[in-house]
Amino acid sequence: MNPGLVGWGHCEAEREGPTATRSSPFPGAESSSFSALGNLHRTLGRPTPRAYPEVPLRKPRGRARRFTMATAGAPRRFCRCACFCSENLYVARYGLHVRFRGEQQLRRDYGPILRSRGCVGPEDFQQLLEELEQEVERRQRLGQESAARKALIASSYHPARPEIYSSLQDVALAPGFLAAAEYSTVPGADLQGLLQRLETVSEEKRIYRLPVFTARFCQALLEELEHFERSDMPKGRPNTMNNYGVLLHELGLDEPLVTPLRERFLQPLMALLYPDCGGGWLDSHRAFVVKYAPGQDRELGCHYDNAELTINVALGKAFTGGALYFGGLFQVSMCDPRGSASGSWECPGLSPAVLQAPSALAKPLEVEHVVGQGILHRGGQLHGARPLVTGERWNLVVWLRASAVRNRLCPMCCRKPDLVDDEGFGDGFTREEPTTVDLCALT
Ligand SMILES: O=C(O)CCC(=O)C(=O)O
Ligand SMILES: [Fe+2]
Repeated sequence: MNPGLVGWGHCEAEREGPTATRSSPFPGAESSSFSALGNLHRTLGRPTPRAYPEVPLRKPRGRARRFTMATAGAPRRFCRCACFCSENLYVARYGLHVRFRGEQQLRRDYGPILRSRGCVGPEDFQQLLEELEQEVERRQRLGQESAARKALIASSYHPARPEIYSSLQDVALAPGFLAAAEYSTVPGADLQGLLQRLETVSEEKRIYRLPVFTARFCQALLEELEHFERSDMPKGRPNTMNNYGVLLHELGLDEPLVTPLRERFLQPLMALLYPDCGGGWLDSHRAFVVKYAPGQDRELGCHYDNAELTINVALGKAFTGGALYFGGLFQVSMCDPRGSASGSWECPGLSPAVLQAPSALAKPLEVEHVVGQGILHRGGQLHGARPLVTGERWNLVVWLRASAVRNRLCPMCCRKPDLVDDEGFGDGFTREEPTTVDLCALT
């Protein structure tokens, strides 16, 4: 099953950071309490009504760099789309992504293709039914299980690098990143000015690169992640194709690291780069580290992310291969009206017509990783990762979400989301009134 196409029923438990008073050895860093950020994303209470702008979405102006816009005020409740438990279920044996609503529907929609792939006898079909029912139950349990893991980690895990859990300090960030983010908050900042401060990887695809973390911070984060890997703590995996990564919210790294990164730095940048994709209205994220190593996961199939925007930062270690490749932009018109019956293709939402003429993937753009640097792209940009050749590759991936955009259309089922309350950031949907926005990827 493809990671980026499935609205995983992940969640994050509400909790105070276990490391609230840890002090930081990074020069200039202070020990800090989580209270300012850690309390902002509690899952209690009703959604905060928010006034959205008219078309097009624009970067909020005139704010100091440390603005916290979407998360200031009362906690908000986030949702996922119900499609997570019924769409894009991957049946590896038959190389098929299916929609599953029950036996009759399965026979009706997939009978012929299943038979052609070897699901012939009644016992084959029965086994498939049972597997699908189990997968649905697994997805339904994911939220609770993730919350339980997070709570256990918070109470019992002893970090190797506790400073990572202290509030993000500028000293962890590359000077070029600080400069680009700083520029983006200056009144009068514009796209042209920002483009002078980062690398345009592809103007047409709107893919950019910039340094994000210092080498020292990358190394500290890697050490911590490896320590966690070696620990006997329970581990939720980023998705069903990345079997060796780490979910940062389960580790307790959302509050001190990812949320400040999104709110203080990424949002101003994204607001200038992708105003039409909700870049100025990011209000949640899903952050994880993917790991590729010999004998473990080595590559990632083509997919689009369940996100409006994505940043992918190479953390190390030393490796060759593993380049990202980028095709065209996923469009709703590519969605398979039958609900993902798209064969062995790794992009389950795409219709067979697109698969046969995948101009979207003709001549993909190859992008090499540079440790410490991040690639910015639209979530809907089809992409994957080439096989690792040597070494180990760890990348931090943050799926950035804007509820103002996704509340209109779930990128996974290409329909108006059927909202289900979830924990933590859910899949970034909210029950707030939809607003009028220009959508870059989903119209
Ligand atoms: O392997 C990578 O760095 C890409 C990961 C990715 O695209 C994803 O997890 O959504
Ligand atoms: Fe991705």
